[in-house]
Amino acid sequence: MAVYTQLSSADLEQLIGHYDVGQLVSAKGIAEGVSNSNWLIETTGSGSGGARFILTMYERRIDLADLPFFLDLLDHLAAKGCPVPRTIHDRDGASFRWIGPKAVALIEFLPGVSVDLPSPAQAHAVGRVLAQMHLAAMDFPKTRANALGADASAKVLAECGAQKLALIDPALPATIAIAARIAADWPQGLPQSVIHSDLFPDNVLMRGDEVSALIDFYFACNDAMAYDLAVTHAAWSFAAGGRDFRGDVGAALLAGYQEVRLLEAAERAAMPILAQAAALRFVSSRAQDWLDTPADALVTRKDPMDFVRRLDFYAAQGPALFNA
Ligand SMILES: Nc1ncnc2c1ncn2[C@@H]1O[C@H](COP(=O)(O)OP(=O)(O)OP(=O)(O)O)[C@@H](O)[C@H]1O
Ligand SMILES: N[C@@H](CCO)C(=O)O
Repeated sequence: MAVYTQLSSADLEQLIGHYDVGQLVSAKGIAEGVSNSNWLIETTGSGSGGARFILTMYERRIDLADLPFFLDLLDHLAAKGCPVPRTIHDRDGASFRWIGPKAVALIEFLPGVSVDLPSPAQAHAVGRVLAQMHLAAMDFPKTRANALGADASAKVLAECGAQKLALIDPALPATIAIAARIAADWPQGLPQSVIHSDLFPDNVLMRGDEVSALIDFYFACNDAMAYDLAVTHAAWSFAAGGRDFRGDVGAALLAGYQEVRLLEAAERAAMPILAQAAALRFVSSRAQDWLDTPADALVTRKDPMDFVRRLDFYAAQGPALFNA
């Protein structure tokens, strides 16, 4: 389910007419994704090169005031050689347009598929590209605060409350105090850049062992680079709902990252707490979504317990886990 708004062929033809991409040939709704409506657009091609594009209509979650940050970031990173899709600008130079009250952007299509169970070689490649992205984003002029940092996770869990959390799983209420402690102990002064913040395997397109695209930058913000590495570690290094830690995948991710950007001593020392904070970020957003989404809704709810298991795993580890 990822086409929330129906667009007629006349709507689409009119929209595509504003871009230097040739004539509209076809538009197919894309099933993956839950936040936005996405279409694969084919055109006859022209000045902008390529004839396949992703059309995204921003439906919810995103504050539209942040769109220039997200879309300019793609252009900034692509210009520096990072594998991210460029934004196609219309003939007036705008990176997004409006169809009625909804904002839409036309984005370069990049080939590749997301992997379900990444291999160490694939995790290594993702680590390298993540570090490349952090370095390339350092001089990106726009800024955006992290709305889902450790403080926010603690607040969300506290607001859900022990009683409601226990309805999801009896182990969840304990995360309220853990999140508060981690927010209070948050390491200050770690080196920052723009971070992706949500680099799960479904947000990476791969061709074999090579990364062809990082996508879905709609949580990108300024924060500690090591925190982004911790998020990616939590997202990539586990199988079976967080039950199985895949040490070879985690180690390959850290090694790939550090081939491009070596972690500073303070970052390495902070990794255990950053990894717990990363796990809590997804415990809190998943718990909140779980409570807000009726059990019979069309959208499948993501289980917060997948990340409570990761949280417990990281809490039981010392810094040695992150010495790639
Ligand atoms: N630039 C691109 N090139 C090729 N395919 C893409 C591109 N951007 C998105 N896709 C495809 O569209 C699908 C949906 O995109 P995406 O994950 O960004 O959806 P979303 O609803 O915005 O995000 P989410 O559900 O993760 O919050 C992806 O799984 C991918 O298959
Ligand atoms: N990647 C997130 C969803 C977006 O925040 C999750 O798996 O919970």
